[in-house]
Parts: sequence; C-alpha cells; structure tokens
Amino acid sequence: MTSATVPSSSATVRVPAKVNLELLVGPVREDGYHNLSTVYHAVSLFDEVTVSFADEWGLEVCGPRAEGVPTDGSNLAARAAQLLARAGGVDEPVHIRIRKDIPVSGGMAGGSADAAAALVACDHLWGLAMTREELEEIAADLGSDVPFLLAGGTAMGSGRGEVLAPVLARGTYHWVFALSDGGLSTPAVYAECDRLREGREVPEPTPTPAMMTALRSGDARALGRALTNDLQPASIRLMPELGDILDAGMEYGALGGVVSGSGPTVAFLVEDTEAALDLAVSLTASGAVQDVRRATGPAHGAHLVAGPRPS
Ligand SMILES: C[C@@](CO)(OP(=O)(O)O)[C@H](O)COP(=O)(O)OP(=O)(O)OC[C@H]1O[C@@H](n2ccc(N)nc2=O)[C@H](O)[C@@H]1O
Ligand SMILES: Nc1ncnc2c1ncn2[C@@H]1O[C@H](COP(=O)(O)OP(=O)(O)O)[C@@H](O)[C@H]1O
Repeated sequence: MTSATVPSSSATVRVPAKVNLELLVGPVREDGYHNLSTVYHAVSLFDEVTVSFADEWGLEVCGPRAEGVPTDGSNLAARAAQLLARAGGVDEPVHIRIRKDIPVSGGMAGGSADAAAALVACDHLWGLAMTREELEEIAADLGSDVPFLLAGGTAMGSGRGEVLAPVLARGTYHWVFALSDGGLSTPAVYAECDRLREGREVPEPTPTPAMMTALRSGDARALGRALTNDLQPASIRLMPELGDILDAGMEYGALGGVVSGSGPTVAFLVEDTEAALDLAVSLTASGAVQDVRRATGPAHGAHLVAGPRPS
C-alpha cells in the first residue's frame, strides 16, 4: 500500500517542559559552556506551536504564560524555523503561533521546547521529512536543551547537554512545581555557580549510582532522595526565598525537592495524584509560593497533534 501526505495549510505540535533529575556541572570550558552530566525528564506541562503558510514571516504568542515572551526574530521558535528553512532550502514563509503554558525563564526549558516544536511542525508543513539525526543537529545549534525536547521521556545528557543517551527508567512520577513571579537568567546562574566554586577543584561530572539505581527500580522514594542540582546553591544565592520554598515542600511531605535547572521553579516529587493535590494546597495556603502546577512524567517529546497526515 502506498502512503501519501494530505496537503494541509498548518501543522500543530505539542511539546513538554523538562526538569533535571540530576544536574552535575563540570568546570567552565574554553568556549564558556560547562560539561554536564544530567538526567532530563519531560513532564506534562505543554506548549503548543502551530505553523501556517503565510505571505510573510510572522509570530504571535498567546495562552496563560505569554507575558514576557519575545515576539520578534529572537524568539527561539522563529530562529528554529529560519534555521530549518536554510538547511532544507525552503523559501516558504510561515506564521508561527505559540500557545504558552510553560513558565518563562523558569528553568523548565520553555523556549527550547518551542524551538523543538517549531522544528517538528515546519518539517511536516514543508514536507522535508528530515531524519531524527538531522533535526537533532539543528536543535543543538539552537540551544543545549533543545535536542532533549525533541526526544522527551527520560534521558541522559552530556557534553553541554546536547549529547543524549538512553537511560533505563521505570515508572510514572508525580510532580508539584512551585513557580515564582520573576525568572532567573541561565547564564547568570552558571556564572554565580562558578563564583561560588572559585578556588575549588571541580571534577568532570559523571552520573551517580544512586540516581541510576533509583530510575532502574522505579522507586519514587529512592528517586526523591537522589534528586541533585549543582546549580541549586547559585539559584538560591540569587533568589534566597527558594531555600524557604524547598524547606516548606519537604515539611509538607514531599519525597524530594530540587530547583529545576537554573530555576527559579522548584520541583517536588510526591507519591501519587492525591499527595500532589495535598502538597499543592499546602504550598498555596502557606503563602510561600505564588503559583503551583501539578504534572506527571515522563511525557512524550515534541509531537504532531494536527496537520498533514499520511493517507
Ligand atoms: C540550565 C539548563 C539545565 O538543563 O536548563 P535551563 O535551566 O536553562 O532550562 C541548561 O543547561 C541550559 O540550557 P539552554 O537554556 O539550552 O542553554 P544555552 O542556550 O545552550 O546556553 C545559554 C548559556 O548558558 C550557559 N551554559 C549553558 C549550558 C551549559 N552546559 N553550560 C553553560 O555554561 C552559557 O553561559 C550559555 O551562554
Ligand atoms: N519561545 C520562547 N519562550 C520563552 N522564552 C523565550 C522564547 N524564545 C526566546 N525566549 C527567551 O529565552 C529566555 C529563557 O526562556 P526559557 O526557555 O523559558 O527559560 P529557561 O532557560 O529558564 O528554561 C527568556 O527570557 C526569553 O527572553
């Protein structure tokens, strides 16, 4: 049986946020980046990116977390579409619409997620049929986190975070995310981390046995104990209230808590849906947290939800 693609004027891709279950940061490299050993985990907070054929390039952002997202050419989704057009030899402008639900500058890779979604959406709309490897290469040029948002699930990241490897991970995990009003700049948090470690020997990062064992067993309690983030002291130094939020979540019964990536979102792991609801209510009532979200992981990476389909 042959299969053809039904032409369509738009494509919509759904993409998750991420949390780093383990984020180990090596010494600063000559290019200014840091080698990482990280475990990425995609969670069920989603942005949606729709690309449509248009007379000229355009971009709009809507949804609950649209505020503060750039709508010019610096938007990572626009940069992704332009880069793919160049790589694929395409000269067909698109309008990009981002429905934003992932916190902005929150350490959950929302911008990277939109870039990954734009790559998948444009690849479909333009009928390029790029291989996963080709898309990953373009993704890595856009940002260290972008290849993971194409893949989703739970995966190891090394290099500056762009080199992915599979990890044996069982189970579904329940999360409560404590969001902050302001954001933290990723480069500023890495710079603060370097300052805090000045004069200390920093080893090349390698995955810890505790994390690998916890993921293999699917034991949420063990995973809660193993959550680690080398950037956390720097994020707390820049935003001291994060320390209080971590303390509050643990007091209210979380299995573990960690700053998500460069922060300021704080991720709490809990036993099940009911525990997530209890913790969300307690954190909100305590007044320590402006906003909370519940989610589960792992979630699928950037995937088409509407658009050109095989017939
Ligand atoms: C900290 C992490 C953890 O997953 O995520 P976020 O908190 O931003 O979501 C990532 O390393 C962020 O990745 P991403 O946001 O893609 O960063 P990039 O655009 O590649 O780099 C932005 C800046 O962060 C610093 N950077 C980033 C990655 C890395 N391995 N070492 C670094 O020092 C550099 O200063 C770089 O100029
Ligand atoms: N599509 C996008 N969504 C969010 N932020 C974006 C986007 N494109 C560019 N940015 C810029 O990237 C910065 C980092 O955003 P984000 O990816 O949300 O945070 P983080 O790096 O903490 O995970 C923001 O301050 C914003 O100016």
